[in-house]
Amino acid sequence: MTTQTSSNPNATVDANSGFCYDSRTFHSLRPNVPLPPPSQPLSLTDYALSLIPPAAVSTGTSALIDAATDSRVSYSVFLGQVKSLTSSLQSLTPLSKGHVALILTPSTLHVPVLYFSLISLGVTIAPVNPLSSQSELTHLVQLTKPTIAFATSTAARNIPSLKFGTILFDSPLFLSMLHSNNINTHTVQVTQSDTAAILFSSGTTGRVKGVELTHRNFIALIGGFHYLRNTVASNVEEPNPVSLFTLPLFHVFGFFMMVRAIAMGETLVLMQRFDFQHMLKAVQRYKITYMPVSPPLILALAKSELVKNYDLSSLRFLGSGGAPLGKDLAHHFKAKFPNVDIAQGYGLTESGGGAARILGPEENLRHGSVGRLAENMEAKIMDPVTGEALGPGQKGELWLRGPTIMKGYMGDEKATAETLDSEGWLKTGDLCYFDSEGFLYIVDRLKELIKYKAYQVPPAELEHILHANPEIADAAVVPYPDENAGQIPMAYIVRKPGSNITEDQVMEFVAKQVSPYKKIRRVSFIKSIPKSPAGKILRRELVDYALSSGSSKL
Ligand SMILES: CC(C)(COP(=O)(O)OP(=O)(O)OC[C@H]1O[C@@H](n2cnc3c(N)ncnc32)[C@H](O)[C@@H]1OP(=O)(O)O)[C@@H](O)C(=O)NCCC(=O)NCCSC(=O)/C=C/c1ccc(O)cc1
Repeated sequence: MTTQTSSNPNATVDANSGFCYDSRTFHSLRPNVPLPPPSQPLSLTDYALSLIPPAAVSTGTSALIDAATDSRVSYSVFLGQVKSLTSSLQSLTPLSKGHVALILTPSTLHVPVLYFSLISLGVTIAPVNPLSSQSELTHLVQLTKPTIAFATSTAARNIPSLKFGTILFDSPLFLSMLHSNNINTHTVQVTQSDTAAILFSSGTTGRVKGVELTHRNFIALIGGFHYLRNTVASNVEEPNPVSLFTLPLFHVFGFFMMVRAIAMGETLVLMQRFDFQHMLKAVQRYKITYMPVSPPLILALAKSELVKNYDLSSLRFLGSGGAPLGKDLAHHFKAKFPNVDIAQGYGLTESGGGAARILGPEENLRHGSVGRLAENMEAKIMDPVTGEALGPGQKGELWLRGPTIMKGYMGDEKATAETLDSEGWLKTGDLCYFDSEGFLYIVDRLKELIKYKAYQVPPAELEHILHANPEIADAAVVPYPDENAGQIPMAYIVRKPGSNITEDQVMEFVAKQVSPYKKIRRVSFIKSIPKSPAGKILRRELVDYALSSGSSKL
């Protein structure tokens, strides 16, 4: 069956797959979601908070719970804290629209309040992993040029000096800003195309980059979730969803799921540091109904005997993203937890979060697919060799276009131009196909990226560090498969003549300079690194070599 598209009366779209044979583009099969006009001045904060159902405020529903301390913040207190902090930031700091604020903290109750307050003032938030090393932070500061930082005392030690200094979360100043009685906020006109957040990703190649995401990007994303929840069958059928966030709030997945949950008036339980048993305890204690997770957590649940010791019967739904979820693991999990549905989603930092997702119980049966193209999105499947746009059932690189796609990489026109073309298509670096019913499947990764526990590890960054070691002549870092973590970073090292550097010394050298998830966890020595005539490392060859653990052909 084909239908006519509204934009071009002559173009035909296959209503089952969403594929338009004329433009060779896949269209979303979701209903069109009405969004505020792009020219309307509107911040993500004002939009998200305007969606909170009044009942969440009037019934005293908890917005946030800290699983470690059992401290709770109701919706009315949360909204009061956002107002108070916004007003205090205006009166007590020199912050104004367009400034960038670096944020380093584990997930405490203050984090969502700070994000919403800064964003409402037109200040761009740049949340980073609080375990970042000094050199990682120096690089992130160079990328984002923050004027101020908000940090825990431990994380603050590594922050270079900034124009307006660092405000500590545990300082009397910050606490007084949250609970001020003197609220006097001047309205700031935020344009939807302003940058709301800089989140970090290495993209398809090279070192970490700052991804500029606008208010509009997140308004479109959250607007989509809100509209579809009220119009299409929902995965979360509970009247009062309670979610547990083991995901960090400084990456796109945790960030947008947090904003989404607040906008829906749901209860979020936060964990400052992941611990499997504490997580099980929290599910039991707070009657958690759903959790956004990455596949390593699903594996831990599927394998663990400890789950028998806890009442997990409230759990209905896991939203899986961040890394590929194997079909076997999904089946294994389902056999053990028949009442818990897993729905996969797919997105990148560069797509502001979800670009495809499973929606509703029927789609849930499609194990292996990451769902259908999100509302208001378009996609192309491009043959990596011929550059031709392909149709349903054919594999190629996924390109995405739509209102959630990033503005670009901050201060990096070259990387932006390589990733976003002049028509707004984002080249994902993922090898994918759509089936005849518009379900998307991720087949492989074309980009140079290692996913350790669903965290991005850019090989180029680790190679840069290894090259600085005086005993190393050359190095290449590749993904090595690992059951629990998905992949671990493995280094191939060419020693300098006369060097006897050991595997442990290589691992220790890198570990001192990076966040824990980026550590090299396997080392092999080699005579030379295989490269293309243009000097590009032949990573696939090295991975194959590692897997065959063959004798020294290289
Ligand atoms: C629950 C996990 C799976 C496992 O937890 P863990 O094993 O305790 O590991 P951690 O991640 O907490 O910590 C990593 C390492 O740091 C260590 N660490 C920890 N905190 C400390 C400490 N305070 N001191 C010192 N060492 C420490 C920790 O011990 C560990 O070391 P190791 O045991 O050697 O692996 C956790 O890794 C996790 O949640 N990972 C998900 C990461 C994540 O959010 N990824 C998403 C990135 S964004 C993205 O890809 C987009 C996705 C998307 C998806 C769907 C959509 O629709 C749209 C978009």
